[in-house]
Amino acid sequence: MTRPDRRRRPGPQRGRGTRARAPRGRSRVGERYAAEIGPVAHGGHCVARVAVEGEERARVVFVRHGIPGERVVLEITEGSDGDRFWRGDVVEVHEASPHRVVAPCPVAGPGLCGGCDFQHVDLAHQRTLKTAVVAEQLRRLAGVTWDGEVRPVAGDLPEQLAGLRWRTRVRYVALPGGGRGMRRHRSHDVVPVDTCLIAHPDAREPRPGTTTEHVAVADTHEHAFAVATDGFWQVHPGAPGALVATVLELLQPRPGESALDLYGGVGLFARYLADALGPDGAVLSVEGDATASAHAVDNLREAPGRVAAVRGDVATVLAEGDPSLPALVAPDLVVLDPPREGAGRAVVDELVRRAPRAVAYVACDPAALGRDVGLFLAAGWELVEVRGFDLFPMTHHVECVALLRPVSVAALPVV
Ligand SMILES: C[S@@+](CC[C@H](N)C(=O)[O-])C[C@H]1O[C@@H](n2cnc3c(N)ncnc32)[C@H](O)[C@@H]1O
Repeated sequence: MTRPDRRRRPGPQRGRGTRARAPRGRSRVGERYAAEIGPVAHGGHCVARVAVEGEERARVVFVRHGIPGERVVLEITEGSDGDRFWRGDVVEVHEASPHRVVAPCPVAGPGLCGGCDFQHVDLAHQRTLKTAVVAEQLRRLAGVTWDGEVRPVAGDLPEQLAGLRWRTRVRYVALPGGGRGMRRHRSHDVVPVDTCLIAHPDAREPRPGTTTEHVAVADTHEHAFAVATDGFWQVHPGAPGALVATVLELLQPRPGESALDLYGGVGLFARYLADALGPDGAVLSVEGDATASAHAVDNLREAPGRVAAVRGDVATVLAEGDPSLPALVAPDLVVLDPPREGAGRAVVDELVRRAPRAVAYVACDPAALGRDVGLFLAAGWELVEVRGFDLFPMTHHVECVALLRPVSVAALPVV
């Protein structure tokens, strides 16, 4: 991987936008502009620039339902004169991309269900777009060139080959007169949806704070994990197995080593690391959620070696550094699987100070990954590899696993 100059661009690349707010100046909502769709950006939209009467410079519009290279008419959905950028939807396609398809879902499209972003794009090209987003975030935020690609992940049903029926958990909104639906994009409004086409036929609706279910990881070991029905578990049926296999392949755990599983959930990675490190190994899972952490204790009970699960904020647990936990004080290996906001400086600093042999960073937000990779690189670490997985077809979401190593360690011969 190479590191060109860093540059910053304006825009909602973090994909955590707010809902519509009070306009600053004259509202442009509802205005229509002819435009060519520019590059894809993080968050399920592309960049377009439109000429606005009376303005010298073209306006940047983050536009949904288009594909780079298309000539379209877009309609502004959010934006006023004082805004840095506007948002819009493609409402007419004059020159279509060869990758445009008829959306399989009847409620996908401008003004309709906000659950999917790319139903109008063929699946292979969805992955091309996601690849571009990951590459852009790594370049912009970490200054590295990534030449990998986002790859499909096998599931458990043939429909998943078409990007459908993969979501094992789904949250519908009950409609006042009966029936159910999904939220419109960036809105509290609900669009009636009886059956979501990306939902697995056996998908469950999370019921807060109550029941435990048991989920198996479809790989050669077939461990089962207890998890709360409203707790975190990867939603694509192929995801846990693919991520565990990737993490183990990248970290190359050796018998007797120690490992930290940070943001460990119910102990998924810790369980397989324990198997790989064997009876002389040590694994510590750190998880903030009380229910998930209690499940991790149960799920790790049969694991070989010195295995423990603690509940706590990752940054705090690392800073306190309980000396009775060898995997916490001097880990050989680390799995870092934070929520969307990423790990952040305090956690990265603590890991840099410990200098483990390798860190596998599992990331559901490429922008947070890019920022945190930048922190590791600034501390003298090396980004060895990044792999991208299409665990969320039809949506803009993408999962990555990155391998990071301290350069001084990486430079030593492996014994
Ligand atoms: C992306 S999930 C990963 C879970 C697990 N590694 C897995 O694959 O099943 C992130 C987890 O981090 C936990 N979490 C979020 N913020 C945390 C924090 N500051 N400290 C500890 N855990 C946290 C969440 O409860 C969630 O279980």
